[in-house]
Order: sequence, then structure tokens, then C-alpha cells
Amino acid sequence: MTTIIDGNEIGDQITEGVAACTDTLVSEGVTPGLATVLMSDDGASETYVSMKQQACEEIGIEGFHYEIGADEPAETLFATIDELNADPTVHGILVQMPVPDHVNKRDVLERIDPMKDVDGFHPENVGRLVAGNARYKPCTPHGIQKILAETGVETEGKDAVVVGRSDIVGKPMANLLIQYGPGGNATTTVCHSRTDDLAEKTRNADIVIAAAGVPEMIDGSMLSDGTTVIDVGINRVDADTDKGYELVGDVDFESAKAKADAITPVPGGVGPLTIAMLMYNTVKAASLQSGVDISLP
Ligand SMILES: Nc1nc(=O)c2c([nH]1)NC[C@@H]1CN(c3ccc(C(=O)N[C@@H](CCC(=O)O)C(=O)O)cc3)C=[N+]21
Repeated sequence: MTTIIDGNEIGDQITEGVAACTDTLVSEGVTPGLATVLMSDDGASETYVSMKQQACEEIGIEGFHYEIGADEPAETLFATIDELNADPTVHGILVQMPVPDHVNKRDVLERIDPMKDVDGFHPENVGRLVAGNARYKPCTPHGIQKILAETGVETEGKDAVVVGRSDIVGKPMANLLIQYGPGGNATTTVCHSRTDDLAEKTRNADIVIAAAGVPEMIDGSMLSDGTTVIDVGINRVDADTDKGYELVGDVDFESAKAKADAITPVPGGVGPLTIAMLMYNTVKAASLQSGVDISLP
């Protein structure tokens, strides 16, 4: 029997622990604050940002939201970031990616105070992660670690294949998998669009993490029996539904399910964890900035 991993349930469990931490902070006079900044007209980005704000509200985190027109100069965004860096009620800052082409992504990431960088994308936080001394683990890879732990998937000594080398998922995921300790100690291969024989790599894997952003590119024929399959893709493809699209992952679910020991669905897999871990990083940020101790889940 293949386990269909319930990301909503695991996310809820973590969120409960994060909410308890929030209560502790509030009782000490510190209300965790998260600012989201959206500089885009993209519908999906709007949806994701509003999901993040909704999660804040449910947990008791104070949400601040800023919208900047997609044709405004980069300086408008930088000025907003500077303001949020200086605001003591804001512990975490998230600038929704992608930003418009005329805005340099790296300049944005480096502008955010590393103590408030709850995405974990600032070079200082990336460096700490690689050094094995993470401050804020990037939300999606951190959430995947939680999924593997909750599902009882051992990583130590196993062959993990990460498909995709993005700064926000592939690279940090591979780094977490090779760290010492629980959730790490995996023999990790990072594949990407220039990989010669992808199927040969994925067939050799105990754990496949699909994060290439290509709809249904990993199918059952590329997997061996008993693999754990984690699908990070959230692709909107045209479909005859009310919304005019449906969500599909980077994995062809049905054929992969036939081979997998455990698999995450889309939606309801990795996505909810990404949000839960953002909340986690926000209360951690509030704790670090206030000096109030909490015990994170
Ligand atoms: N600075 C920054 N940080 C991010 O963390 C970030 C970002 N930019 N840009 C875009 C991506 C995307 N992302 C998602 C998070 C949750 C779901 C999620 O919960 N999805 C639901 C379905 C949602 C739906 O119905 O569309 C699910 O998978 O069950 C999706 C996407 C965070 N991102």
C-alpha cells in the first residue's frame, strides 16, 4: 500500500506548536509580526500572499501587508524594506518572489535585515545553512524535512535525488540532506535541466524530491519500487474547471503512486508545510529579537 502523505495534517500539527509559541511570546509582551511585500500582478502570487496572511491571523501573528505596483522603480521596494527593517514590531519580512525583471532579485534579498529574513534567502543565512549552523531554514526544504520525519522516512545512508537546483528549493534541500544529524546523512544527487540521463538517477533513488517546475516530468517509469516521492511542483495548467486551471505537480501522480512507498499529492502535500514553516521562522525571529525563549516544534 502506498502512503499518500497528508501535508495539511502535518502542517496543522506544526502550526499548533507554533501557535503555542506565539502565546508564550504574547504573554511576555511580544506579538510576533510578519510583513509581506507583493510587487507583482500575478494571480498565483496574490493567492499565496493572502494564504500567508491568513495563516498569521489564525495563529495570532500580526500580519502587515504592502503592495507595490509592478511598474514602480526598484527604489520604492528598497524604501519599503528599509522601513520594515527599522520597525521593531516587524520581526519577519517576506518579499514575494518573483519580483519584476527591472528589479534585481539579489539586491532585494541583500537589503533585508538577515535577522528578519524569514525566507532564509539572504547570503548570510544561506552561508549559515551551508555551514551547518542554520538560523532560518528555507521554508519549503525545512517543511520537506518535517514531512520525511513525520512519515518515518529514514534519510541516513539513503540515496536522495533532488531534481531542480533553484536557490529557494533545490540548493537548500540538497544542503539539508547532506548535513550531519536527523533528516540528513543522505547521499545526495542534484539533477537539473542539463542532466544527461535523469531517469537513471531517479531509478537509483530511495527518495526523489521533484522541484524543477515542469508539470508531471517525473513519472512511474522513472522510479523504482518503494521510493519516497516528494512533489514540490505547483503548476497551474489550463483545464475545464471553474477557475480555468488545475494544479499539477512535477510528478505524474498516478503512475508514480503505483511505484512509490509514500508520495505527496498536489495540492495538499508540500504547500501547506511551506506556510507552516514560514510561521515557524517568524516566531523564531520574534524570539531571537526579543530574547524570550520558546520551544519550537
Ligand atoms: N519570498 C517568497 N517566499 C515563498 O515562500 C514563496 C515565494 N516567495 N514565492 C512563491 C512561492 C510559492 N509558495 C507557495 C506556498 C504555499 C503553497 C500552498 O500552500 N499551496 C496549496 C494549494 C494552493 C492553491 O490552491 O493554489 C497546496 O499545495 O495545497 C503554494 C505556494 C511560496 N513561495
